Amino acid sequence: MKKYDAIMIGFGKGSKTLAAEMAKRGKHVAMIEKSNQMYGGTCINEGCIPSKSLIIQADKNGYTKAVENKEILVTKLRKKNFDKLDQLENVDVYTATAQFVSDHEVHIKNEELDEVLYGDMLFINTGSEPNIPNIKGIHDTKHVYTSAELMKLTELPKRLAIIGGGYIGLEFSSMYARYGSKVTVFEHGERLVKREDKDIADEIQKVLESQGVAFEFLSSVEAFENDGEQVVVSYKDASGNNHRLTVDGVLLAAGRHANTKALALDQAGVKVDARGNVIVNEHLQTNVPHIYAMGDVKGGLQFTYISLDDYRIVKDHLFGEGKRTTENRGNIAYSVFISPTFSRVGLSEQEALKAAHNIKIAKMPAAAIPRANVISQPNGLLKAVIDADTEQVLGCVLFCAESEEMINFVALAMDQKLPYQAIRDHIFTHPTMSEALNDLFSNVQ
Ligand SMILES: Cc1cc2nc3c(=O)[nH]c(=O)nc-3n(C[C@H](O)[C@H](O)[C@H](O)COP(=O)(O)OP(=O)(O)OC[C@H]3O[C@@H](n4cnc5c(N)ncnc54)[C@H](O)[C@@H]3O)c2cc1C
Ligand SMILES: NC(=O)c1ccc[n+]([C@@H]2O[C@H](COP(=O)([O-])OP(=O)(O)OC[C@H]3O[C@@H](n4cnc5c(N)ncnc54)[C@H](O)[C@@H]3O)[C@@H](O)[C@H]2O)c1
Repeated sequence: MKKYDAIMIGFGKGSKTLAAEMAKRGKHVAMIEKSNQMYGGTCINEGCIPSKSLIIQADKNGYTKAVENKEILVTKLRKKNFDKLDQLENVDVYTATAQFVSDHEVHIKNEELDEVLYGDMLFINTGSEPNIPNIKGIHDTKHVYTSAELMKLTELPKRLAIIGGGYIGLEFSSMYARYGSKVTVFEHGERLVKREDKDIADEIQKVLESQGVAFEFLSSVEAFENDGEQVVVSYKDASGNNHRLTVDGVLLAAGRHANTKALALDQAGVKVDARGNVIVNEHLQTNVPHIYAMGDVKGGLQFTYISLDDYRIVKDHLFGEGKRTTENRGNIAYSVFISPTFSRVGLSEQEALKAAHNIKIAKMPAAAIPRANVISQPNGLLKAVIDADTEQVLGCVLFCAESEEMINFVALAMDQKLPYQAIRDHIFTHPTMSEALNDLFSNVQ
């Protein structure tokens, strides 16, 4: 039996970074990835990179050309990810499905390979997979896609139904509408992005509707069936009335759950919670201390940069002082890449009030930003929540072009506990979107 210091299960962001780090420290590492189309994990192959490539091209290229360019990019990055680990003397990359045999042994299997590896330490980084809602006909209707499948289509679906108005639902509705699809989003909830304040959600809805996206809130999709190559979506609207909508494709965007199915975690004694997420402590150890879990598989926020930060936590636990934990990693910002981008960090107004903070609010329309007009992207709204007692920023929402860059500056200011005046008076370059933060934080009331 081959013995390793560390076995990584799943080629995700956390494990690939940790594998390189451990190899550098002289450890022998096995990286096990089940698919030769997934080196680098979901982000590179099916998530962030392909979706953002298509989103960025939506205002430049036709759909078929954009898909072609996206495939070229993804193929290049996949190979780069593979080579980066494969070339390391101390790392063996296995393309095989991994399954625990015991808390130190992993069975790896593919068409040619069938063996058991031993690891002193093991790291679960198998990511998440899409939820498949319980809708009649969902398994045997053609042209019903996950996000990964939809992005592989070379022809634009002229009419697209999207099930779920979360991250993927929003990004794909904005993107496909801009390529020319007629998009209808079906959402269980009563409005978009229920974690956000209503003024922000309304503004997002208004902008997406202006791009041609239609929404069915409080709707219930009941069945899919084919009519030739078309899909007929049967649903109840908010008032309980029955409707049928004919489309060319359906995107399932109803959330994602931990991918543990093939792992046989029970053979290693690793515990999962009621939702199937691997249970970890603040250092990312499972209940079996030499088995760790990183990224989506442990539940919580599903972002590539969380998986990367999980690597930092594990590295610090193994080789540092163990001070960095899931409890102290600071304010975590996020961006939803609709057009313009929606970005947020910290508390919303509603959350701050609920937590009994004494608050002040600052708001401004994106149209007031010189650069937003220069780049012809005047849509959107900016909002900040300030603690009236400490003058620190409690939260900030930037729904404007380039907010995916700006939000990181605000997150850093929050982590550093700067008073809002530090942002108000900071000298920004001109003409940039960031300089709008001077104006936003001058509007504190
Ligand atoms: C459409 C879409 C867009 C997204 N956009 C963004 C974005 O813009 N920004 C952002 O931060 N996040 C985004 N995300 C989320 C992000 O992709 C994930 O949070 C991130 O990739 C999770 O990484 P991970 O390290 O947990 O594992 P993953 O990258 O998911 O890697 C897990 C790997 O494990 C392999 N595997 C699974 N089971 C086994 C097994 N038994 N044996 C061997 N291998 C196995 C899988 O094949 C996979 O390659 C997006 C997700 C999607 C779907
Ligand atoms: N920009 C980014 O960082 C980015 C982009 C895309 C995806 N992601 C990650 O991928 C994950 C998955 O995204 P997602 O959009 O699938 O999940 P999500 O959890 O963000 O949203 C799912 C939505 O589907 C709705 N829903 C569930 N079942 C439904 C049904 N049967 N009918 C109608 N609506 C239904 C829910 O109410 C919810 O609004 C996210 O948690 C996110 O972390 C991140």
